[in-house]
Amino acid sequence: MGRLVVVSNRVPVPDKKGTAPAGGLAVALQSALEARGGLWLGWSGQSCGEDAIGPLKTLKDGNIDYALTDLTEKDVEEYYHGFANRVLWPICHYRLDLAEYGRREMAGYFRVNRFFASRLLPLIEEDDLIWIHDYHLIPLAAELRRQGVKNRIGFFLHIPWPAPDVFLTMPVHEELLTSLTAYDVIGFQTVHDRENFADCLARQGLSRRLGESRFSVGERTFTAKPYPIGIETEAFAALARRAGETTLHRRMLQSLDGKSLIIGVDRLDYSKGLTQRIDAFETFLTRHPDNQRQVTLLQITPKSRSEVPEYEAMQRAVAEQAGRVNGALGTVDWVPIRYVNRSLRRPALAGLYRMAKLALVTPLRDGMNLVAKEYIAAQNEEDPGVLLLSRFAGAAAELKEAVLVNPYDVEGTADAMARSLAMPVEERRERWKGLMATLRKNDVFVWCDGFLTDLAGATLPRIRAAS
Ligand SMILES: O=P(O)(O)OC[C@H]1O[C@H](O[C@H]2O[C@H](CO)[C@@H](O)[C@H](O)[C@H]2O)[C@H](O)[C@@H](O)[C@@H]1O
Ligand SMILES: O=c1ccn([C@@H]2O[C@H](COP(=O)(O)OP(=O)(O)O)[C@@H](O)[C@H]2O)c(=O)[nH]1
Repeated sequence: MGRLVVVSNRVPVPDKKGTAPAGGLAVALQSALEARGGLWLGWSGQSCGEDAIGPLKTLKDGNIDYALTDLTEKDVEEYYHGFANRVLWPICHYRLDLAEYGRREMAGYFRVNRFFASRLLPLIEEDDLIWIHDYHLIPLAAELRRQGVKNRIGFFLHIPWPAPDVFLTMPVHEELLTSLTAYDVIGFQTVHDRENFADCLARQGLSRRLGESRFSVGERTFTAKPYPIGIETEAFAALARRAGETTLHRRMLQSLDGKSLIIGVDRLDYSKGLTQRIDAFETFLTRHPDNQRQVTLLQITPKSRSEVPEYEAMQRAVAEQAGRVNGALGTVDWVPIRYVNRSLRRPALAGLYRMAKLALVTPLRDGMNLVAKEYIAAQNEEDPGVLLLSRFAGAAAELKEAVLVNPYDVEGTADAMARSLAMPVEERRERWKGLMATLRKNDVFVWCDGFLTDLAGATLPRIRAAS
């Protein structure tokens, strides 16, 4: 196999090590790329004036060569905050009500994709396998093809692909669908996402389906297939086992003072169902009052995309809601919800997951949700906690032994919390064993190998991180 070239908007910039990664894409890709090695091109996270874009910043960290580009303030506004996060994100998460179409933002999105192509072009070598990630960069392969690139190019969508009636509301849907057919392999998180995509192609008469995963447009054929993303299961489990020795762990245990810990970890995003979750937690405490003063919900919620108005409004709404519940139900020596807006590093998270009797992963829609997988990997097999998981997270397609809930059903979710906390240890062990077997079978390396094998059109040597 030739060199692997990965392109994504978000890159965990190595000279900012020590800061927690900014979401699941960065976490998963870093694990996969560290093991295999390659070049990673993406946005530096910096913006500048129109004339100030300099050359790519290149740096090497372990096995990975990074090439980072700044974007102009206008680019960030139109492409990232605008079209990617105010059109594609809400549409793909079934929030038509939040989509804000604007021609300026759409033009900015296609312009920045052309710009990414121009930055990538001089770096491409003949045998490179090019792997492009996520909704920010859908038209990138079509741009590269226009400029003569013949390499194999793959695309992985980390977020859901919605049903045709939702996707086709987007003014540029035809252009986006057509540009996807320039890829050799298109990866989705679940079968459901792939089928929604296939239904969109069929509805528009854009391609012929040749088989379960094969499609053709004119002379070209491409693969569209589910590749559910995973975590570094064994490494994360080891991280959690070691966490018991840290000061944070001791301080946390002390502050719990015998109460059971319930945990939620989510970027502050409307797709994560935070307001419904807090409602459900309040309902749980009022419908099952014997749990009052016996449990504490630790909700870790780093701020995300704060420049986008819908996210800014949410920051206030969730903080007020948590404050209201604490005011209504808290006592002088018990705070029901500890609401934290800072981002924690993964060793700290691993320890908190292991301490928690229950994890609330209740998004209204989510591509996968790696937190659900990390929580399971972090458990003590003798006394594992329970994962309460939304049926609308991609992870629910794999994690069948979780307690599955409908996050829109506040009372149902509240009752599931009570059932989960009262679950006998035998049942918890049984469920955990099944979940952990899935995570071991389908870790991040299997995800990466599976996709790249299809992209290369040949079996690749299996890659594992050194343990
Ligand atoms: O880069 P940001 O705008 O700060 O957002 C963070 C990432 O959020 C999304 O993550 C998704 O990828 C995860 C891994 O596949 C998946 O588990 C999760 O369900 C998705 O929401 C987004 O797709 C990434 O591009 C962002 O970097
Ligand atoms: O304070 C935090 C919160 C989250 N994460 C990590 O961010 C990722 C979130 O990924 P997920 O797929 O759950 O959701 P996303 O944010 O990508 O939508 C997980 O690996 C978390 O461990 C982290 O490192 N620190």
